[in-house]
Amino acid sequence: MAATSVKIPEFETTAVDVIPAIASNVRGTFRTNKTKNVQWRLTQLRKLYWAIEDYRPQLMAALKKDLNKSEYEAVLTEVDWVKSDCMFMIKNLETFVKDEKLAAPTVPAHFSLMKFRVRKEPLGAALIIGPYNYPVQLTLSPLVGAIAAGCTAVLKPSELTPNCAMVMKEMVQKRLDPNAYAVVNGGIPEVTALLEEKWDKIFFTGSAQVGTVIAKKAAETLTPVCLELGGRNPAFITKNANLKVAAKRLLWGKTLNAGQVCLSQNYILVDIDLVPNFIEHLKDAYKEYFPNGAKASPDLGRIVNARHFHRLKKMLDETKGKIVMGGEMDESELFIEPTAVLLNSTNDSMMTEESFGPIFSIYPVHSLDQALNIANSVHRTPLALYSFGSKKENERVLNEMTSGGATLNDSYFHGSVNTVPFGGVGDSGTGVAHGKAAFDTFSHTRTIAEIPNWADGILRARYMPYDFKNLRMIRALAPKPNFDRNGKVIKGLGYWISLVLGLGAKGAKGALLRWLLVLAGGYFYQQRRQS
Ligand SMILES: NC(=O)c1ccc[n+]([C@@H]2O[C@H](COP(=O)([O-])OP(=O)(O)OC[C@H]3O[C@@H](n4cnc5c(N)ncnc54)[C@H](O)[C@@H]3O)[C@@H](O)[C@H]2O)c1
Ligand SMILES: CC1=C(/C=C/C(C)=C/C=C/C(C)=C/C=C/C=C(C)/C=C/C=C(C)/C=C/C=C(\C)C=O)C(C)(C)CCC1
Repeated sequence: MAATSVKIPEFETTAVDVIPAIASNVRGTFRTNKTKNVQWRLTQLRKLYWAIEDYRPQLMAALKKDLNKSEYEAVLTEVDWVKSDCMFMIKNLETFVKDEKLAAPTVPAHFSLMKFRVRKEPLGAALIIGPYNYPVQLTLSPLVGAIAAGCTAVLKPSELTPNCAMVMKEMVQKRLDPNAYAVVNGGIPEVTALLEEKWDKIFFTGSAQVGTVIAKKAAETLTPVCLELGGRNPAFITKNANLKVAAKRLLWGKTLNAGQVCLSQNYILVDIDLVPNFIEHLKDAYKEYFPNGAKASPDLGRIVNARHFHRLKKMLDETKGKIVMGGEMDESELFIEPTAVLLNSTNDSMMTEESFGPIFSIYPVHSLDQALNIANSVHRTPLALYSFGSKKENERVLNEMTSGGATLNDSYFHGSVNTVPFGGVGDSGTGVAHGKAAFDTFSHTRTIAEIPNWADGILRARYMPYDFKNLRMIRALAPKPNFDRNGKVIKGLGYWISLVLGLGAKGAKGALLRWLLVLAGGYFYQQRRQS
């Protein structure tokens, strides 16, 4: 269906004075306990799946209007992404919700007859606040996690993508249980009103600046938060990289959604001798992606609005570097060409600010040491990093710099698979999303111990009047250290006995297998000698 033939209602903010009632309603519904029923959750997830499928034309049209997102990307990274999230949860939920029995070594051997288990419980009523770049995916994927966990939720989509916000509002209200799930539309005043309410979990995706506002407000009521924030993500290219592959893959990272991807690289640290070659490969990849130029491509999205267009333009205007690829802009279309800037200083707008658009920089380095020093000083805890080098160099990058996630020899593959854990570290975020992690994020891990009546015999030691004989017995059960005060392992008699008995194996099964092999070897040796 053509995007223009789909009718989407005008954006309307939710009246601030009805927000307390909306919040109170979903809190009340949680207290009825109906969302704890796993079949009820599965029904909601199935309804959400079909809602997304049935609202596909509206969602696609809204993504086109809001971000000029191509049909291809709208399907791959938004609509089908969330449907696939639903399917994953529907298939696995009954496994995820099962109580987990606790045994040794978590439960000490002397308590092995007590029943310990971990039960996954819904946290309660959740508030989910979404950003503009993946308005459907990043609002509805957390909802899948919330429903699966048994939470009720209020969604607050980004007001910068008003068409998506309106479609999601209608879709959720019409298709899901309206007492359990609601959508509030608006911006700062509406979020402010929502934050005045008591939530059991706040799931926020957006900038670190707004994330700080959310975390501060949540702290007042000790509300747990999951913050999915941004970062100035580095890429490393060493002499051992395949330059053609690196250029092609990194340029892809800045073309998907016109580079408005939290994970995309901000800057690339390239071995100085490779820079001219790398730029040539970037240009080749550009020609491959956009044979008629980027502006004419039906695949490349646009910048979300004039404010973000000017933010990106300012970064380019202020740089002291040289544009080596791209550089064209057209405000009337909110078009910015994928652009690479060669820097001569790390103190440059193109390095110190998060691009969150199709522009990125290249900085020549003399060594991996220098590259790691720079990256750690630009942003110590980015959301992602990318390393294109030998196995050893890639391992070194992982060891000497942290990040929320990382991909070796590619752009954000670790964030392109919707079932693997995804999240930031430090100021790029806290908490994990995607796949089972989304279920865990909205769940409380509740440990339950069940103690039989007969156990009082064993538990005698805890009751008054205390008897030191019992304390000595309890202390005798405590494991003894096999290390000295300097942290060195003591290779005493016990160590040698277990080494000999285990034939060097750590586990009992391995030891048994090795002994069997030794015995079998001995037997066959003996047989051959006799024959
Ligand atoms: N880690 C991730 O998964 C992820 C994903 C997408 C985007 N991001 C980050 O998000 C940022 C871009 O998205 P954005 O511009 O939509 O983010 P944003 O922080 O401006 O807005 C996110 C949400 O917060 C609300 N908001 C904005 N200002 C507010 C305020 N002062 N008080 C309360 N609420 C407020 C908005 O209405 C919106 O719903 C980038 O920094 C990007 O890296 C991170
Ligand atoms: C098609 C045929 C086959 C199979 C082909 C295969 C397996 C193709 C694989 C394609 C890949 C790897 C696609 C990659 C997609 C990338 C995506 C979806 C990226 C998503 C990024 C997102 C959502 C970013 C999110 C950003 C966030 C969270 C922050 O802002 C064969 C080979 C099986 C048979 C022939 C036909």
